[in-house]
Amino acid sequence: MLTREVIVPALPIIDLEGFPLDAAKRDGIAGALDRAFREYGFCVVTGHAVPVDVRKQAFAASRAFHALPDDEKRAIAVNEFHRGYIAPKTSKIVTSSVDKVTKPNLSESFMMMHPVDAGDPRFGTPLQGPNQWPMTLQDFRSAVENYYKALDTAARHLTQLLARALGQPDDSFDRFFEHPTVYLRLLHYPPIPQGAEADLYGSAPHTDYGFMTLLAQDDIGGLQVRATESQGGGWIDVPYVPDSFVVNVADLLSHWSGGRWPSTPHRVLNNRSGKDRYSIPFFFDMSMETVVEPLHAYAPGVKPIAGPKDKPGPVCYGDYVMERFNRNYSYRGGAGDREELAGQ
Ligand SMILES: O=C(O)CCC(=O)C(=O)O
Ligand SMILES: [Fe+2]
Repeated sequence: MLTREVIVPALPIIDLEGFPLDAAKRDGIAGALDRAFREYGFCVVTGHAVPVDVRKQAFAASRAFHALPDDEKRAIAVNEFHRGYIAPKTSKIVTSSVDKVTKPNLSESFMMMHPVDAGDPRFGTPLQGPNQWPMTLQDFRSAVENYYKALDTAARHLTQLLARALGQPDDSFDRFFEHPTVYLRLLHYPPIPQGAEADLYGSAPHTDYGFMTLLAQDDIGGLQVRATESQGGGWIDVPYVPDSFVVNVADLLSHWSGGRWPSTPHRVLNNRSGKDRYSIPFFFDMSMETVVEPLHAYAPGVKPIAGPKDKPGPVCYGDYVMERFNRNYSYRGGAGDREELAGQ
């Protein structure tokens, strides 16, 4: 009998080895990241040095939060600084460069961001304000803050490897992350009902906006990454690898790389498990005033993801992200009476 071999592309799994200092080891890891990002814009990382307990406690905090009565969650509804509870049907990715999106995402989340004190000169400017915390949950805030700190450390180490992977000195991005814009989102996806329309997503196809995302997911599955034509098209399932993070390139890192690394569309479809899915993306973005100019020229035929009239050129992160938030989130009023959402 004739069998046809089908090669299913799979995301590379890269061991970060606890971020070694040795130059040859760093070159090896940076090379692996470069290959993965050129091919997929995504990879799975282990050896990131985030303690397993810190991660477990963050997932426990997320489950406890989402199990609260609705009115307790709504009491800390997302504020103008993008912090708090984002209820189901309040977000839809209308700015998606990927697909026509007609339905809100089937998800709810708690959003925490980088802390900004009242005495901080940035206080009150876009995205710079107080976090909101649920009143009744013991240990919730400490679990989330510990997770934030551990991920911030991992993200800074990883950023240095990314600079190296782009042929720059390890510390060349550091100055853009003195006051990073960070979104820590505790996401809950209820199962998509059997027989639901095909365009009802946990998270509709989208790209992330800023620099990079480190995502922890549970073992339910459902995250998919869009394959290129040369990979056979369609969607690649992201595997569940215990204690790993899924890392992806967002729009403005793609722009920084001159399109060498794509900002790859991805989506979440929780329609097979019949169970609730929990994930925690940590979006690690540059400070608001950062202006991103491609480090390398775009290759002929590669379309810039960002820039004036889609021409490669400088893009200010704060302008880029606020334009998207104002259009995607109904609480910001930008989308009229539609219920809106976004990727971060
Ligand atoms: O929950 C996931 O697995 C992915 C979430 C995501 O892509 C996002 O929030 O931008
Ligand atoms: Fe995303």
